[in-house]
Amino acid sequence: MTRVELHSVGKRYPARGRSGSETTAVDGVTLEVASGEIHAVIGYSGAGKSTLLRLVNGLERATSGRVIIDGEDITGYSEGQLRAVRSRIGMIFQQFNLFHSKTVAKNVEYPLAVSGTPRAERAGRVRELLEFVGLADHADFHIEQLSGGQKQRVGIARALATNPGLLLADEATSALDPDTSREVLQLLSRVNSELGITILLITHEMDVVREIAQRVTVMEGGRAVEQGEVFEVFSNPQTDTTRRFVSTALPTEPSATHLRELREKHRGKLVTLTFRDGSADQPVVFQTLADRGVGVSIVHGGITDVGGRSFGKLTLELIGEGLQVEHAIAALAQHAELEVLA
Ligand SMILES: Nc1ncnc2c1ncn2[C@@H]1O[C@H](COP(=O)(O)OP(=O)(O)OP(=O)(O)O)[C@@H](O)[C@H]1O
Repeated sequence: MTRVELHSVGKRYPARGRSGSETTAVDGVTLEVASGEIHAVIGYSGAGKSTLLRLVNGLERATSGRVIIDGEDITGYSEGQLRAVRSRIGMIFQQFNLFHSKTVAKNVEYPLAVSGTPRAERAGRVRELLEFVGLADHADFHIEQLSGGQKQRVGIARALATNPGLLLADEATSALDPDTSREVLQLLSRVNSELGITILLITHEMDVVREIAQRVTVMEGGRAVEQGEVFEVFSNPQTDTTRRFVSTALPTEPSATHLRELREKHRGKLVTLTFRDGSADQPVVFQTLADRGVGVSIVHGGITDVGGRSFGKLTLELIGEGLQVEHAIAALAQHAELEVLA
């Protein structure tokens, strides 16, 4: 298990050509990945995620701030010292980066050979790794005979070969279809829970974060704009960037256009209730409406799982006499976070 700390880390790239200007890829990011946690960094293209990951394994050098791995400040390390650090860190990639001319077993064996593991020990370790990722019967296959999901399993087995304490995942499921992506994410969860390996992953997909991460950092323009437990960050987004990610995967309020369409179909009062991990009790909400003789239909939204906790927004149409509905709204507001849609 490995702990990662970034303290005000920055990475500037010098200008290219005479007319070019300097690029600040990472701009003063402070981030702590606790030992044994799965931490996701989410951001749109160009936010600085890949650069951040490469700063952690020393493939890029910070131009400001400090990078600390297990209490060891690696910021000023020589290339030789960084190689030793990298040997304790596994990495997987969106495009898998496997050797196509080698078999599955040879791909997994490669880092063992490079690290000087005696030949006699390698076969057993390769078998163990392939069993862990569910590919024991594919040892002699060539890479081109595998599906995308199987290729990423090989990538994971290879990354685990030298027993790293930290796994870096660079858009590991972005090239996969949703079902395969979920299987690979489940495998990564097992890497974390059964082998105790800390995982730092970067992604532009909200579902990836929601499914496996405990903590998340949202990046924009090289900066960490939000950070915290997945549930806290996504159930209460503070920036437009986070709100945009949330709207791709979690139930939201209807957009302005959708609200106009809803208005045409529904004549009653429209309200949105937010359910935040037990903060509002659905039976109480519906009972409150029934007690006041107010009819209800759900017109938009849903309840879902975020970081293992429930979160949702339901837009309801309340049907009844004007005053009756007003009283029901006042009563509901006692039990739930409620917004009357204008
Ligand atoms: N070697 C480099 N030289 C100059 N600029 C770079 C270099 N690497 C990255 N950049 C710039 O730094 C910024 C952040 O890039 P980075 O690849 O880290 O973002 P990202 O969030 O990973 O995006 P993507 O998912 O598209 O790779 C971009 O503006 C990019 O053009």
